Amino acid sequence: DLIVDDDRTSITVPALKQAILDNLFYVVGKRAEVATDMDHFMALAYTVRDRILARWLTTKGDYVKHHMRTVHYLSAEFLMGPHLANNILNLGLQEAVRQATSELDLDLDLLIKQESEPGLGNGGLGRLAACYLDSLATLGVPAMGYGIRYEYGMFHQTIRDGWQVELTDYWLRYGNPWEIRRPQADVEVAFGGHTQSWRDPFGEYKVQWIPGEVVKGIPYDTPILGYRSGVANTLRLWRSEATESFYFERFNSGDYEGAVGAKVFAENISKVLYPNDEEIRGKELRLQQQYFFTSCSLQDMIRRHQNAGHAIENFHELCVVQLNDTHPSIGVAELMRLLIDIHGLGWDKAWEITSHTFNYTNHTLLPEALERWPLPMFGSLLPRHLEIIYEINARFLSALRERFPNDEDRVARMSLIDEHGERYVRMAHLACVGSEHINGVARLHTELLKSDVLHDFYELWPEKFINVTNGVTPRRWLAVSNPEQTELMISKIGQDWIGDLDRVSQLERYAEDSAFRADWRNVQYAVKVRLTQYIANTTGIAVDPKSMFDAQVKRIHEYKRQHLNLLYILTQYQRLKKTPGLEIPARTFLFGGKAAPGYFIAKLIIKLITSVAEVINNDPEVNQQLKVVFLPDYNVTFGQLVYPAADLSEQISTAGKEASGTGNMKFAMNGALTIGTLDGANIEIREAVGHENFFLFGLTAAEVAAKKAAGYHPHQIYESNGELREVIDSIVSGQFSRGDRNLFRPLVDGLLNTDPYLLFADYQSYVDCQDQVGKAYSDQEGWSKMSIYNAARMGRFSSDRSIQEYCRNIWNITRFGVDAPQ
Ligand SMILES: CCc1ccc([C@H](C)CC(=O)N[C@@H]2O[C@H](CO)[C@@H](O)[C@H](O)[C@H]2O)cc1
Repeated sequence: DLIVDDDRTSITVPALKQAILDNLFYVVGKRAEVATDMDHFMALAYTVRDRILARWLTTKGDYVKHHMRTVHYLSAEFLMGPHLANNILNLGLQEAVRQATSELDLDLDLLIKQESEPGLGNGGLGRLAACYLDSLATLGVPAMGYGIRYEYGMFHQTIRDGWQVELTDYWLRYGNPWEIRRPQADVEVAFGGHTQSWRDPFGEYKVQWIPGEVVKGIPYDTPILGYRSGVANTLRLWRSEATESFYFERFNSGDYEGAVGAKVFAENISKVLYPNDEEIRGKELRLQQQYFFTSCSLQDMIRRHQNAGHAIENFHELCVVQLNDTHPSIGVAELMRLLIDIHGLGWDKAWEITSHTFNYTNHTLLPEALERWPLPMFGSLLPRHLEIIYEINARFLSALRERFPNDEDRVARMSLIDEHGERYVRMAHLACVGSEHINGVARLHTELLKSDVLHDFYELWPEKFINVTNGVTPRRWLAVSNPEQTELMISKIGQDWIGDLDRVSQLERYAEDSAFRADWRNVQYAVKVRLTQYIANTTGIAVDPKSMFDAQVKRIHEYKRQHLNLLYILTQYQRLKKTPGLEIPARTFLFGGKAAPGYFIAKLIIKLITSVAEVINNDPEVNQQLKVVFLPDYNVTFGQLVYPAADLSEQISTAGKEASGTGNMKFAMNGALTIGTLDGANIEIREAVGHENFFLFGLTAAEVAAKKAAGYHPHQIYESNGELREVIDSIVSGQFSRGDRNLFRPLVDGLLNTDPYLLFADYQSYVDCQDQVGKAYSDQEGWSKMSIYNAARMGRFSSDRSIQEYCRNIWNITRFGVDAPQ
């Protein structure tokens, strides 16, 4: 085995201290006297990485040696967050590292803050991929994450004059200690050009793709260490580079652009993450990105399969792929191309392998988020793939016509090609036809996929559909983010729950223990004080940690209804203005979230939040009872501060719109109570924690559909509900916009005329429910009891449970937990 006990792997405090100093000197190249906090962070990061390497290389070796069936998670986004604290926890070195750093007069928390987080994702989908990598390694499942190493990640958000402003995220500015560049494992990816076909001497139909451009994919590997499992899997992220970074002959002929054109074209591909969440923008570069990383990954998988001595014919027996939404679904056509054009298999064999390799997870019901590529663009960028998709479609539709004769409407609905307008390739259909399993991410969501968005495919292949409700890793979202609550829990029920969250149920019996409830409140208060300081430092706003922290942090989107939350805040404001000294528990409303740069209404919602905050926070008549804070640049690091500190979690999307949600799980695990609709995973959280420990309001998904079908007239509700009318009128009165009556007009007109997300229909139910929340909070003993029940009953929402379900029901991976050294 590779485990050696030397100065680069020893975990004793003296060895760690020496290693930090050695790495500072030999790797960072700095003397301690002149080293900055960033230098010390780097030295510590390399010290921690050293202690991961042996596990990493051992794991790799074992997977090959034992011919382990391996899952490959293909995702355009991995929202990993900062690695240092998480790796220290998973190595079981929290005490030792804290000791070593303090003996070197280093402040560990300050060093942890130096790490710029790899923001290689937009939101839910990207963060779920990161949680799943942690659980795969913790459970010892042979797995690899494949994605794109964007040079610029998710933009940084700053607020100027109340408006969101996007700033470039140059996360690699100081370098990334956790990755290893693997130039020898590069692959080539082709684009454009044309195809030519012929019959070989045996009459076989052969096709060759003559590409227009070829770029190189260089992999960067990051170890993903499991929690105390001794297993470290790999996250392989691809960077695009030019095959030839400089064409001298073009330069000599004066074609300077041409000389570097290829370099620019190539490097542009992995340059920047598209900051759109739930809305396609149909840009060609986005399709280039998707094809680039998918082709790199599949070529790499085949190469590793063959290098391990396996035949291409049994590729699907040892390799399984999970498509994280449709973003990598071009992979279905790409694997067919590789198997047929490169490895010489016949169509049927290639299809048998392909259709048993892929599985597809859908993460959204929003029609505007379902990817479809204009055929002309698709055909010019990927001419060979379009041919293959036509062939897949022809065979699929003829099988369909056999199964459902004389039903050309169904054929048109299910075809991979949308024949309308300039014609489109429907990526979700390609994913469904080419996958063995199709899953939604929460029970209601999967039911709606079966009954609505993918109903035709469900009718054809009911056996392919299965639900796997999302989960989140309790390592980062509890043990790392909330050490106070973690310590209290460990003092009562030990620490096994960190690796097996079902064990938190042992906490239930303490809910009835008033002494424990007092400890629980003290912990909550300490965590809130930490966030209070962060808020003061970043916004200058003073909030009261004794007030109720009511938090809504997630991407800004109309279906998530941040503006419904605002309608309640304005209702309370008006009530307090009318009745000064009204008895309501002081509440601090916390908002966080980025808007896609091109999403005007979402940006206007941010402006309304900051404008309302401005007025309320500076109104002495109310600002002891009401405070509103918009915290800029919501990301993983910030999430780790807010999820533990919240008392109330806002999960108020229009029922039937939020596929699952994962923030809802992070809040409840940390003892926050939820106010929410019967949407996504809220339904399952409410079942788990008990209806009495959940604040429910609003229409169900079925009621939403019925109301829309019956004709919905939001204006009538505006006229019939006095409080609502006053609130809406105040928004266009200029009261929150320095007299400008038009600023928020687009938002208000949308609500008065169409209100597509039924804010008015849910307004009264929401306001009444929020009033109940206020009453409940004034009974602190009762609140603590409910909070403990929430934390104690969230075992099921660990990403470990989700991954075990994927292994059992989708990936057919039964052998895991290799006998890696503990
Ligand atoms: C093409 C642009 C684009 C980019 C990202 C997406 C993602 C699918 C959006 C997303 O993150 N969806 C969220 O996925 C989470 C993980 O499953 C769910 O918990 C959220 O409910 C869902 O909104 C759609 C479209």
